Amino acid sequence: TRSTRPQRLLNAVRKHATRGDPQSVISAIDHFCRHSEWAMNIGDEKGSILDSVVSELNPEKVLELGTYCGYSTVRIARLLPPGARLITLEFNADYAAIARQVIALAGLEDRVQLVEGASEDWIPRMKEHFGIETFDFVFLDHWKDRYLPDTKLMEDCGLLRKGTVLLADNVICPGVPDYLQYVRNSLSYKSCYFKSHLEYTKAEDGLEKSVFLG
Ligand SMILES: O=C(NC/C=C/[C@H]1OC[C@H](O)[C@@H]1O)c1cc([N+](=O)[O-])cc(O)c1O
Ligand SMILES: [Mg+2]
Repeated sequence: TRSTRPQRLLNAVRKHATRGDPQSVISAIDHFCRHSEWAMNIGDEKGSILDSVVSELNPEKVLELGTYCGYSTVRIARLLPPGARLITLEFNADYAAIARQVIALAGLEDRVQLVEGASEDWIPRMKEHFGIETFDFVFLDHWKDRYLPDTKLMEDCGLLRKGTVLLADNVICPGVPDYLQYVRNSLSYKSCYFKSHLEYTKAEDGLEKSVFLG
């Protein structure tokens, strides 16, 4: 049977990256997506904005919604101190299998926990199953119609604290209008928009950074 795009992306990482070198994994994926096949990774331009938000925050407890092939997982985890932990949720088992290998090639499995399943099933279990009190940083990049319900679910489960930062990908393309309206109008968030481009294209897209005010 034909290979899948994630499998071809993993092959490119195996071929061009250096095991244990996260930057080489990132560069291999960006090269593959620019020159071989577009894929829905956050990419290098928006990825630099993600890097700056993570570096400034120095989070200990991170949640990523939507792993896909693990590109943003590697971008975030490479900036975390060894004691920090990143939990990443992926619904699609095939994507999860690829992402595990990408994360291992980057040598970051010690600070990443990839969980397969639906965000709405796992968010309510974060405390009792992973011993998480609250998250310092949440990266939203999964199904666009899940950003808002999952944000409300995280609030209801007490997983956000005063100062928790939410960073949402694709707020323009494909777009998350209900989520944007919520975080920009709610008195519980201080929100700002980082204008950029859809990964590997000239189309406008951007990231929305929202600080939970408690
Ligand atoms: O759907 C997107 N992401 C949602 C991913 C959905 C998949 O990952 C979580 C779930 O397992 C699903 O199979 C997306 C789509 C585009 N796009 O240009 O279409 C660009 C992006 O950056 C995106 O994150
Ligand atoms: Mg995205």
